[in-house]
Amino acid sequence: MTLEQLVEQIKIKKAVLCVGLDTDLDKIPRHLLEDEDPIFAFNKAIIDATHQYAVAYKPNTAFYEAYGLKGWESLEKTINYLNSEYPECFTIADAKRGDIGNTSSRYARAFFEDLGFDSVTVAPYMGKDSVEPFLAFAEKFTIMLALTSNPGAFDFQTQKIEAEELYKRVLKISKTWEHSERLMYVVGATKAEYLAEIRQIIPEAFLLVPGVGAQGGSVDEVFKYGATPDAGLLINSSRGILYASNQKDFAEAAAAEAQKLQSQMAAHIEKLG
Ligand SMILES: O=c1ccn([C@@H]2O[C@H](COP(=O)(O)O)[C@@H](O)[C@H]2O)c(=O)[nH]1
Repeated sequence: MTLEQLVEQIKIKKAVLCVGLDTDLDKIPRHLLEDEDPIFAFNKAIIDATHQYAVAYKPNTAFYEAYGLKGWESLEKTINYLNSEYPECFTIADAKRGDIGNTSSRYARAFFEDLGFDSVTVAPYMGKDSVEPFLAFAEKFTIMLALTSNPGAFDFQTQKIEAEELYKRVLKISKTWEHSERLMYVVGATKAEYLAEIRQIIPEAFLLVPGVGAQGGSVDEVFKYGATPDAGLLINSSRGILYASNQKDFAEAAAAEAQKLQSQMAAHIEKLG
């Protein structure tokens, strides 16, 4: 998917909602456990129920890797379902990869070529050569961790090196890399007050913003400090949508939560531009 197509979808759906597919067999409705592939059955129902309110889906690979080969098959079925039934939705493999260049190139192939995701999350800690192999893919996006939503973000990311916070260095230096137009960044919704400064450094880049819902971040604050004229945001909620109900009405309950977020987003999107 191109950036222009993503921006178009945001306008059509009046939403920047990303539904996080953190599918946990301990939390899904019990009746689905009788299905041959409960994870895929759950994901399919959630996607069918929420796609009109969402522009993106983000399976976090940990929730699939935890179930071994079967989990990886469920991930593959999920991305294939999204790509065939809802190609207008942007897809994110939340895998937080990154290694020496030779190894990163295999990760990039796995997520972009084999699985067919539009984007993958990458940790910047190993530097330019660990990210470059992801950036080499045209019409694919590399979403680099900048300022994450968890409390541990303050351990390293906000520490200063020569009077500048590490996450700001990550933003400034990565902007100079070849194909930096294929970069997006993760900034937690729980750190919305940092967004105004972040926008001074990267005024146009798309941000993946997890941390609304279960982690308590605010959609209004994220828009206030982080929106660009095109919105420039993908705001993720996983548990708040997926586990709105653990009964047979789980998909309807998920849709209601997604719709609530979408209407909050629509009010902001109408004022942009
Ligand atoms: O800074 C980050 C980076 C990634 N995440 C991931 O997003 C979802 C959030 O799930 P919720 O249930 O909506 O809290 C999850 O997959 C995280 O691993 C993040 O939260 N913060």
